[in-house]
Amino acid sequence: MDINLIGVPIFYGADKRGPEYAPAKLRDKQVVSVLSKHNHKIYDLGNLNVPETKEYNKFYAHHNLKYVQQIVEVNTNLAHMVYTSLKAESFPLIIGGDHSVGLGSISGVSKAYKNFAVIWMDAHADINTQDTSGSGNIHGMPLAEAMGLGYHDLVNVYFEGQKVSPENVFILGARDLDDGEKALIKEKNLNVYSPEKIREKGLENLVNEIVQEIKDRNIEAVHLSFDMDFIDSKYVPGTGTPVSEGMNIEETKVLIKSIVETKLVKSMDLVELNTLLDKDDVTADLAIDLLDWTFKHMR
Ligand SMILES: NC(=[NH2+])NCCC[C@H](N)C(=O)O
Ligand SMILES: [Mn+2]
Repeated sequence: MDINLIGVPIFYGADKRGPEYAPAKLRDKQVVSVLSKHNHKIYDLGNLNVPETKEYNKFYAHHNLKYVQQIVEVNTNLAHMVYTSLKAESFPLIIGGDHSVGLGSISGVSKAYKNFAVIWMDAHADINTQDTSGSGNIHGMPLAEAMGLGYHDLVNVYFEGQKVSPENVFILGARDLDDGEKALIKEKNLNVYSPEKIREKGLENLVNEIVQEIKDRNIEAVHLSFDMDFIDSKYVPGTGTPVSEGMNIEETKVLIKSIVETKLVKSMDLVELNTLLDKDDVTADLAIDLLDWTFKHMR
């Protein structure tokens, strides 16, 4: 299959340096040839432009949304890259950057597909808004904005209004939720599966259950958004907000394999690799290994 590799070297959503170096790091580690092994044609489209700004300007537009203008600009361009890739039947593979890029990816997918689902693999739910976030970091918010909740400029990225309906969002691996997020999960009855719940159901079973729901709703495509912190913190030193009690690498691979084998995944993000925090490149190497695994099972 054709794959458009899109780097998004941004750290503004995390407000911590490091994720902006991930696209270059993964290219150094031969991501293109690794994916090519599996009979894919990789078009490396380079990195999106991330506008410079001074740190003292981070609250310029909103007192609890750091770098919101820059994040809106980058995500608008990303959305269009994703949309045009899908229209050309090339799989958009987005390499972050922090997880704020999830908003742009989903927005692009949303213009291409009327009826799609999002599988969000993450230690966090990333469904804060400017009113519930304790950090003001936009990487903790993209999924809320994609569901139409939060600050207008973010909600209306690329085109006006909601990008994905809450019932089509599946959050896997969540184990560090803020109070406002817990309230929203209840209110919208969101599909959230902690590692504990995933193990209890059985990994493949859980995916089958999700796939059944997706098929019942005639979903045409799945966007897979993978945050490195999905994996237990002991395996991923190179991520900005690590959380313990996560799934191990084998379990992660089982999940990814069964998700990908549905043939529904049409786009993917890999985010929150922080090269400055990494130890001996273990997290970067793991990111490569996971991409290798993912695209080996993608037909
Ligand atoms: N994509 C991420 N790593 N998100 C971490 C979010 C952490 C915290 N819930 C916050 O909103 O600030
Ligand atoms: Mn995340």
